[in-house]
Amino acid sequence: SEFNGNVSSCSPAVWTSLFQSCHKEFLFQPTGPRVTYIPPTLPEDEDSIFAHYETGINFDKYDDILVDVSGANPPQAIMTFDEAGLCESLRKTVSKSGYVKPTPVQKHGIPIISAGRDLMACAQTGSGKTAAFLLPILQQLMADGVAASSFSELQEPEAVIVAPTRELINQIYLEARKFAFGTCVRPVVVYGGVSTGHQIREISRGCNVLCGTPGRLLDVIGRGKVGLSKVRYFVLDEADRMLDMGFEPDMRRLVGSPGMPSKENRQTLMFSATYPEDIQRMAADFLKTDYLFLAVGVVGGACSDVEQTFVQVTKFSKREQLLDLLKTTGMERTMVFVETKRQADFIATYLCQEKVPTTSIHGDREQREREQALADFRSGKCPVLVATSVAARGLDIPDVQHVVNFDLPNNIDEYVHRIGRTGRCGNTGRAVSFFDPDSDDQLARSLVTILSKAQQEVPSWLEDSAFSGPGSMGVAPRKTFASSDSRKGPQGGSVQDDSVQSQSAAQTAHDEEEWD
Ligand SMILES: Nc1ncnc2c1ncn2[C@@H]1O[C@H](COP(=O)(O)OP(=O)(O)OP(=O)(O)O)[C@@H](O)[C@H]1O
Repeated sequence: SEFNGNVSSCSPAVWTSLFQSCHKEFLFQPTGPRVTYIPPTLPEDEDSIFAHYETGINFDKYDDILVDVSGANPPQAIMTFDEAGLCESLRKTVSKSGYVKPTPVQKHGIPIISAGRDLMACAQTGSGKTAAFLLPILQQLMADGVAASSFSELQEPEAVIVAPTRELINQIYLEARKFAFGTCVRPVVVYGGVSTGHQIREISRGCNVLCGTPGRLLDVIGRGKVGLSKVRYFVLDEADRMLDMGFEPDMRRLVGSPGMPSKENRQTLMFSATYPEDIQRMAADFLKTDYLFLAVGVVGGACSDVEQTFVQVTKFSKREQLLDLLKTTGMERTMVFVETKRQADFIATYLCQEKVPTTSIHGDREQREREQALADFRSGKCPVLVATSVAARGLDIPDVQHVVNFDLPNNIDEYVHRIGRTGRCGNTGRAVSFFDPDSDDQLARSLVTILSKAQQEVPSWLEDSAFSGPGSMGVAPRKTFASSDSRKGPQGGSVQDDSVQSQSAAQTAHDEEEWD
């Protein structure tokens, strides 16, 4: 209404609104400086694409883990990849990836997904959940002969996969790209901190499997570059995180986006190592009523291949203790988790000054820096990575020997995910946690439970802190762990007690970390 027809004389505000009304896409630009970062081009050679680390000595022990599938008429588990009915190209890529035998979540998950069922699956960190959903999805898309077309202005993926952090979704994308290598199925990834124009160009070259963090996914959908009407698979990795108070609104927006098939007309698949019961109940909103619940081992349990130790500390002694620890462990690849972004910078600088080659990853670093930090850690150039919770979930980095909780997290699920960055795929690992009674007392009971369920020694001082401190009087005995499907009622055996579960959901939403 302020526009007088003379472009040269109008104010910047009027000019902006004029521009926006002419260029709809401008409306979806995030505020702040324009992001221009374009990640380095990915190597195309097979050696890089199929590079993998070896399974560890405990890989065969996965077979001893108890598995519980609840829900009506679950299909029979497979015992070998041969029984998975994979087409020739997938068989080849699975074999080139070094996979000989499926892990339990794959033995049960692959036939469930192939049978067209919705699934909520829980299995310990590092036990192959990614391939458990990627393989049956890619198999079906290949069997149906889908092929990416770069001629269409609007790309309509058959699968949408979401994960909470940029680095994790990129890793899932790389796994999808690896398994789909040499086929016509084209995965694409979108996440924050990278030039949107670049990602839209990638989408427009053809997109069957769209992997994304929620914010950027909603952005590209809002720009009209992606149509959802062909979506057959909707996957939530780290599903409990995707459905907690931080991300739930985005997930509801995503399933409510124009064209997205209703839950009856798509397959919804959820995977995590932790599943608070309140989140499970809410997750049912996204799933068909006859979904299957797959629990491999203790729901929310820590990986038993990680040796967990605790050191009682005071707030001001932590830095020296960390240095001592790193000096005794030498240059083993170590992830050090801290609570705040500022603390991450501070500790990384301190370690560098003490001649420990260290890098850091957190939400205030630019995406270019985050990716460089991860690359330097992966390559061993910087054997120590100081990280906030942004690196707690899902990251699969070879040879991480050691996780240090410099600051313990404020909920037990976060602890389980953090220590799961080591001890992956049958390999052993170690986690050392600094326990400051002044700030960590509220976690003591859950830690005792986690330790005993993973058959680990519980320090007597931790037990004392768990059962004699204020607030623990009159505590009910621990639940049993027979089952964990929330549909079975309150006797369900998640590893947490109710107080910790509700705290977990509420608290993650207030994380200091910025999510995508
Ligand atoms: N059947 C298999 N044989 C050999 N290696 C495997 C097999 N399945 C998965 N892997 C490898 O094991 C590692 C861990 O797998 P993945 O990252 O999928 O674990 P996850 O269960 O998703 O862990 P998290 O809970 O931490 O996200 C990866 O390097 C993956 O390639």
